[in-house]
Amino acid sequence: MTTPAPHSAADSDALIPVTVITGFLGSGKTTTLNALVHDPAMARSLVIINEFGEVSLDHELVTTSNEDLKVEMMGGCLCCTIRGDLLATLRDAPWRFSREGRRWFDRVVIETTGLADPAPILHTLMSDPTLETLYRLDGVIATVDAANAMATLDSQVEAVKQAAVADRILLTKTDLVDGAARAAIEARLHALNPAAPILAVIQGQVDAALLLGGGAYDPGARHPDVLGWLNAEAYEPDHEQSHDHAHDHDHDHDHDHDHDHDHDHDHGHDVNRHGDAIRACCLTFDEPLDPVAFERWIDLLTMMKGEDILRIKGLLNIEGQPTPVVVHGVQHVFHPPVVLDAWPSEDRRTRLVFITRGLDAAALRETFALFTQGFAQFDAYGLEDAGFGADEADQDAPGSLIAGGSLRTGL
Ligand SMILES: Nc1nc2c(ncn2[C@@H]2O[C@H](COP(=O)(O)OP(=O)(O)OP(=O)(O)O)[C@@H](O)[C@H]2O)c(=O)[nH]1
Repeated sequence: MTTPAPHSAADSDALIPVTVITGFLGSGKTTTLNALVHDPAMARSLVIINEFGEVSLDHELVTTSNEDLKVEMMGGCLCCTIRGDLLATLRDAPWRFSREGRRWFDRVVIETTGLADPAPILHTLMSDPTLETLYRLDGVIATVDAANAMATLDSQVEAVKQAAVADRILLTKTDLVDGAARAAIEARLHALNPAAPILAVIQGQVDAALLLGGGAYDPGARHPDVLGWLNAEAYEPDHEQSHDHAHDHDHDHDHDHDHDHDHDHDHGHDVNRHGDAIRACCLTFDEPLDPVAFERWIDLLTMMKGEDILRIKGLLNIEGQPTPVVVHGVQHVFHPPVVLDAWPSEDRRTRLVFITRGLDAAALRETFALFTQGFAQFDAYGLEDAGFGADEADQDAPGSLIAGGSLRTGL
């Protein structure tokens, strides 16, 4: 496994941003996309629409100002059967959609099918060596139907994942619900994904500027808002670091499928532990991290629990490195780490946001402690003890050490 040096901010300047629009069946993706593509900010967008079935309709409904910049991908779902087609389409696009050496598009927007699991799609975008040199993930937008979301989130794990990994959530059809219903769904979505702003949208009407450039950290941006991207404050504090925290958020309060519950956070309700088994937490570390220990930890974590790690975002303070390093991962795969020119604020702590299925902050921290205390202690027993049983190891994991980049090289 080669581990090229991390990207610098300048390297990423030329990469084409990719926005993924996901959302459950009928939640308003096509309606939103159709409105978005007429926004001048989207004028030079290549729009890729994925639909199930041989007869597709969505692409007929989306009319862009440049119909030559529309690709329909039918006959399967991007997250499974036609993932390879997406790869090929994206690899070829800069040449296929260009004339006399000039590319026609500056951005890609992908509308997934309603049943798509977004994680494998993000994984594809981030792990292919060719795509990595052409594109960067700009953000994930999830449409959530205000009228149906409670029932959908109860029964459809894909819908939960879509909302959990999103950088922006568009709450559609708010014209169909009253204030109380809207507040309840907003609370549930906030619990599932504390960092994502929730924007109410009726008939797809939303300012494209609110959706573009705000998701995955853009190292090429003139004023990269890394703190906004990480939004670490939106997560519950890391309990091991917060002994003075007034009340316990980490109790075993299982509210699976209980929608009558009160989302009042003052009642010890763990807003980041959701009945849908998706959890969000932010680990903070006061001391600089040993890059070798950190990398091995992440490597093992993603190998063994990659399927359960929907997203990781981090701003790292690495030993011997004067400025912070940004990391961004989906399942088994990490974007090459990016070294920033300066710390964005006085806060020099490492902050690592995890969105996982079933892993909590304590278990994550415990495994990290095993690495920092010395690898000799890290045996199968210790691993199991911390909630990472070897029997659950993902045999298909690529076994990469932060694929595409290493904290140990170049830092
Ligand atoms: N009342 C109301 N209806 C909406 C709104 N947004 C979308 N719709 C309607 O909801 C239905 C589904 O919208 P689509 O945009 O096709 O949803 P989709 O997510 O693309 O659906 P799939 O392609 O089946 O996954 C359509 O009839 C839309 O007109 C809204 O804000 N309010």
